[in-house]
Amino acid sequence: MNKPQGLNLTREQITSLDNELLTLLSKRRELSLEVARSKEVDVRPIRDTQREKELLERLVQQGREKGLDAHFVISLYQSIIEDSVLNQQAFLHSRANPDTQKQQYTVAFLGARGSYSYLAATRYCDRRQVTMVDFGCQSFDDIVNAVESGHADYGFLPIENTSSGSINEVYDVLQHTSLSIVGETTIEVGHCLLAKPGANTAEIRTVYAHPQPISQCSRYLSQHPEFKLEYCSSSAEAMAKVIEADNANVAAIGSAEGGALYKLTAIEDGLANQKINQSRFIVVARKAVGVPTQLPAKTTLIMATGQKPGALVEALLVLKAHNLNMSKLESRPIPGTPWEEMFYIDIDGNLAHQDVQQAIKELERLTRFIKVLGCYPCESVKPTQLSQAQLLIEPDSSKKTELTTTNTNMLEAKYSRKYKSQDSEVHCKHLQVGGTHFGAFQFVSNPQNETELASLAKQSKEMGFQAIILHQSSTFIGDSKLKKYFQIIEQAGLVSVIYVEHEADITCSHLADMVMLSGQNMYNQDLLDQLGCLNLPIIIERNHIASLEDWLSSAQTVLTKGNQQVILCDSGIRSFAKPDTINLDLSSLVAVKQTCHLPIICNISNEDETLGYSQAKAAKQLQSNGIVLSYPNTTASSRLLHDLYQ
Ligand SMILES: O=C(O)C(=O)C[C@]1(C(=O)O)C=C[C@@H](O)C=C1
Repeated sequence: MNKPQGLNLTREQITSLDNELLTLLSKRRELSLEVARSKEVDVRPIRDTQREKELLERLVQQGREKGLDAHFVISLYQSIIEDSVLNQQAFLHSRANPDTQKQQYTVAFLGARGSYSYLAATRYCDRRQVTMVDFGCQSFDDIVNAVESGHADYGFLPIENTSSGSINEVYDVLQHTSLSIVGETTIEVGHCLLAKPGANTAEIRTVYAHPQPISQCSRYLSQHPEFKLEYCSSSAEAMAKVIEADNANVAAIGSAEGGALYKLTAIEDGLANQKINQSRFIVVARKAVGVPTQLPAKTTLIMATGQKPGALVEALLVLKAHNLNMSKLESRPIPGTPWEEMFYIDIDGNLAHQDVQQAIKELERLTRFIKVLGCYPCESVKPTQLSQAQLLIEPDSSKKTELTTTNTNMLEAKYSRKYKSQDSEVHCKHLQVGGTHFGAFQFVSNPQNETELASLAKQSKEMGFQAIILHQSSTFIGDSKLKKYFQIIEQAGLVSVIYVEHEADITCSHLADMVMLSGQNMYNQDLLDQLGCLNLPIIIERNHIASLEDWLSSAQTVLTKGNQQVILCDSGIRSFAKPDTINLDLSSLVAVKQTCHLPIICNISNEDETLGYSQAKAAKQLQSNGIVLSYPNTTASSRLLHDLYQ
């Protein structure tokens, strides 16, 4: 074998080639802008998927002749085309709004340099080739105030994350602002463990992080019980805390890019539960913008429907009638008016178009309040794909038959609608949950004695509850007393549910009619396996920092073991700005109802009363299958149950 040339020489050649590649990519970008200029004149849509398909097909063919793998070529060009489309969009958007154009923008964002909001803002400004002047803020309110008062031109607000869902506090801020949404941008959120140079994971004892990254990295963090978690107001603050610490036993969760600004090293990466972890930010400004018709646009509305049943559905049917796709729906309570909700709706459509305007006019007639928050270019570029035939991949007939017969079924998640399209129902005595059935559960913690339990069971029955979830460990009161407690619940005509908070509690599951696995135990594989072997309905509570995927994966474990009587229970997730606040995750509810056939109930016992009750009503409108309330809020609970059963 010939001796290879020296490593340094080969590396120099690679460096020189990379340089040429970059020059070519930059030239391609310029040509893409030239295309945008002619599309502006001809008024043609930016996106031409037919052209993209032809281009990909040709490149796959040419790549193959040069020994390059088809999938590599496709993924490379999908990125190049995404960049090209977003650049063209940014260019045409600024051309259509010349009065908003400046060389330099003051941008308000959460935290300081290095926070994810800072990274999103810099990327947005870079694409528009404008200089960004930082205006770091302590809270979402401060961001909005900075723009409203004219201290900043733009504000960046994180609105949702692929792992942890919607950011409720931002929706609340939008309810009162006079600002308009003028743009959106999505960034990859690659969480790393950032520490001082030379530190290693084994030495780390304290981890500083914002509540969102903590929620998005819950799986990694659960493998490190030795970490003491300290909440911070932004990832930038977390990094600053590490720098300020006088020892090397501290780390922060943040991006490698942000960490580099603080001279911190990423000692571990890929911490997020999900491989694809992205955050979407909205951009707010004092003046609304117009979106040229060649660009895909999104229009965001907020509205309050009437109190009558089915009002939300009636409003959504207007969108359907105008063939408008609703890409997002959120609900938040209206401060000062308990029991009422404000709905946030993203529509794929341009406010300048007739169908959107007509739909808004019709909605005005059906709603008590409606406001357009903004119309802005949609920045998600769906990658163009090639078919098998276009990829020129010979189908392997033997493998294909196998896949289409048994394997696809085996691979389909058992909780998914692809596996079972109809809603599952769980029946236990007179309690029915799922499909069109709605169940009401009373959560009772550590009753003082049998008399107290008997009285509150009687009261719960009269109020309309069908079941009591008893949070009382046998370890403290003994098996026979616990047995007596369940008998009391049964005598009151209620279904009894044992709340499994400690592993030992499961040994008493035979005493109750149903079992509820606490969110704290949602990741406990042993317990999930045991529950999967029981012939009792199981309620799986979502951990406050668990992703939707983790929650469904716990349900999958129980279903796979054989137990098909599974109910999901959302007990809320940790709030973005206030880590102590737990809120129902309504966007997950919509997602679960769409993709999963299992019943889902909502537990609002952890929430502030007004907020919780208003969210419970929204959850019912979004087809949740039951509610968990906690004793002793009797008056408010009675009123809510009455409203929910209407
Ligand atoms: O050819 C065009 O029309 C372009 O806008 C260029 C380009 C590209 O970058 O190759 C970008 C977007 C279109 O969807 C198709 C192709």
